[in-house]
Amino acid sequence: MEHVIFVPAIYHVDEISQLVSLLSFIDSRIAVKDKKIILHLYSNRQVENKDINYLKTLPVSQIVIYENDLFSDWEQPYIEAITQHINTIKPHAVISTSSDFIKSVLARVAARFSCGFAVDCTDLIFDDSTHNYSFLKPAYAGNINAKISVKNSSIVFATLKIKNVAECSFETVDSKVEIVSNLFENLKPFSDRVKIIEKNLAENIDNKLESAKIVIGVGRGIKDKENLKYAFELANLLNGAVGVTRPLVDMGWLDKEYQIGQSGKIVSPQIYFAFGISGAAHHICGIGNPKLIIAVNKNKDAQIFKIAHYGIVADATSIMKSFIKAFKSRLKGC
Ligand SMILES: Cc1cc2nc3c(=O)[nH]c(=O)nc-3n(C[C@H](O)[C@H](O)[C@H](O)COP(=O)(O)OP(=O)(O)OC[C@H]3O[C@@H](n4cnc5c(N)ncnc54)[C@H](O)[C@@H]3O)c2cc1C
Repeated sequence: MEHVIFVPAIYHVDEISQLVSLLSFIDSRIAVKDKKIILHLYSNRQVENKDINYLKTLPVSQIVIYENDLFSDWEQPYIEAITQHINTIKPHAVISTSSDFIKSVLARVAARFSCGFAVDCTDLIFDDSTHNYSFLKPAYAGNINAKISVKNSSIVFATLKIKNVAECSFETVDSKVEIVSNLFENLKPFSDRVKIIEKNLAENIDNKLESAKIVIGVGRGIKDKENLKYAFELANLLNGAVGVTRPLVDMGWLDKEYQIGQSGKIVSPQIYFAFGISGAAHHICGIGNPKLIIAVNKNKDAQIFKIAHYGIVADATSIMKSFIKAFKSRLKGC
């Protein structure tokens, strides 16, 4: 009997490179002979050809792209579509990325099937003799890994928070991609229940934090929201991305999309700058395993210096400005 894993994804939420990492991770972890991985990508706009070509090479049995403007900024159409698709596909497991949006969709779908839901897991253990799933999830500031065993569930629902790996090792295939645009007649009634009166969209975030090779990490030590502009300038110069600690998100300085750590994103840069970051375990567990960590902190005893390769005891904002000046002159003409 085929073992079916259904991966629902949302085009405007999931970075394609993140999906590639997720799919190759699932492929490597679930080593059962008759495995079938089905990817459904839900999109409210036309999916770009370069993304389709990339997805085609993945080790999946089937890729279906649903392009429909019903897939907008609220969850219900996704809940209905994914529920329908689960009823048709009858998967053993439904696994997705750990974006906040898909978590809020899948939580409701899992409830409809009276199943539990393991979120933000960092590893998956599959028993190929019993076909039982277990997941690992960091707890107590990443000091322990809790093992979540799924028992007596008709479908396993989980989200994985894994590192975005630049190069995944999988055998490339030439999967067929089916694009469906008119299948949602029966979803239309759900769009009638909600009338969108006004849209206040958050600024379009084009930060590519998860795939950035250089991350400019910023913490409470930068003192003022105004100083964030230097982090963005530095990130721009180095073709990197900005990531922040949770207090900055809690203070409303930046959207949660920028948060790194246990309750934020997991990144995997080669170089990580830590400006005014104390080095709390909740944050550090999200920075991956960079080859180089450069930390700037006023306190010479700050925790961050224990893991930094280079440490500067100074004011974070002044050093950011100096770096900008230095990189500008070094990169001139490059
Ligand atoms: C369940 C749970 C989940 C959490 N999840 C996350 C998460 O996902 N991500 C996350 O980041 N945190 C998370 N936290 C919070 C985390 O524990 C820390 O409180 C947080 O990371 C600290 O952020 P910070 O380093 O910016 O601030 P602080 O701890 O306040 O550190 C500020 C640092 O700046 C230095 N400093 C001060 N002035 C200057 C200056 N002028 N120049 C240079 N340095 C200066 C200080 O010496 C200090 O080291 C979580 C906490 C809990 C309980």
